[in-house]
Amino acid sequence: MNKPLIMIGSGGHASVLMDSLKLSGERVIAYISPNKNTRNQMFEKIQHLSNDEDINQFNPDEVLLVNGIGSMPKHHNRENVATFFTKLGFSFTSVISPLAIVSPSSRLARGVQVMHGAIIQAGACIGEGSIINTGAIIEHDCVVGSNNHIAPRATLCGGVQTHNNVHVGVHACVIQGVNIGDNVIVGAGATVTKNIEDKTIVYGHRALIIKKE
Ligand SMILES: CC(=O)SCCNC(=O)CCNC(=O)[C@H](O)C(C)(C)COP(=O)(O)OP(=O)(O)OC[C@H]1O[C@@H](n2cnc3c(N)ncnc32)[C@H](O)[C@@H]1OP(=O)(O)O
Repeated sequence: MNKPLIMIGSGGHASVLMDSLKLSGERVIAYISPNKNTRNQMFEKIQHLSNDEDINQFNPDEVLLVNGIGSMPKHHNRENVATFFTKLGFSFTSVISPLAIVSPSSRLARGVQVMHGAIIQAGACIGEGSIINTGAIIEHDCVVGSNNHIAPRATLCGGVQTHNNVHVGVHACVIQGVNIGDNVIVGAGATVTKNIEDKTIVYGHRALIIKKE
């Protein structure tokens, strides 16, 4: 039997993960969050712990954690949470929605989260702690680094490589073979056609008239 799970966080991202875990038949026994979640009934049925240190009442060998902190550009709470609990000896599990399509020849590292409707195609690799959010498409042979957030409906075409801590915004599109450096932010709706160097923010969507009959 799978180990019981403890959710870290209780906001929107945690709620979406709870839906996936329920569909997969996983057992969440507690959540850690400064505030009680009173909006989502799934949180009402499990133990609420207010402080991060409350995790110490559990044995790291007997439970797994779920990182329910969402990822937004320029914010590092999600990575900080992962570092804090990992230092205490706890491990984060992956959450793969049963409503996602994940190729058997893709490789997903520890702690990856794949939300409803996402598609990960053949030969793609997803790095530790990355989120492939609702309806995102990771085409064949992409290599996604660690702690990436590929936001809802974003598309990485075939063979795209992203390095670490990359945010690809909602509905952005990266054409095939492009290489995206560390700590890059691709804004919502952007179309990326060229490689992007580390620590760069890009956005904008250009469709030029090339020919007119
Ligand atoms: C489940 C979920 O909800 S997951 C959440 C998914 N959300 C996302 O992916 C959001 C991604 N974030 C963005 O696109 C943001 O706008 C960022 C990170 C690119 C903002 O970058 P910044 O450089 O800080 O831009 P800033 O907010 O200062 O805006 C500067 C200007 O650019 C415009 N701008 C910002 N983002 C974009 C964009 N994606 N496309 C076009 N224009 C934009 C702003 O409107 C503003 O215009 P103005 O000067 O005419 O007022």
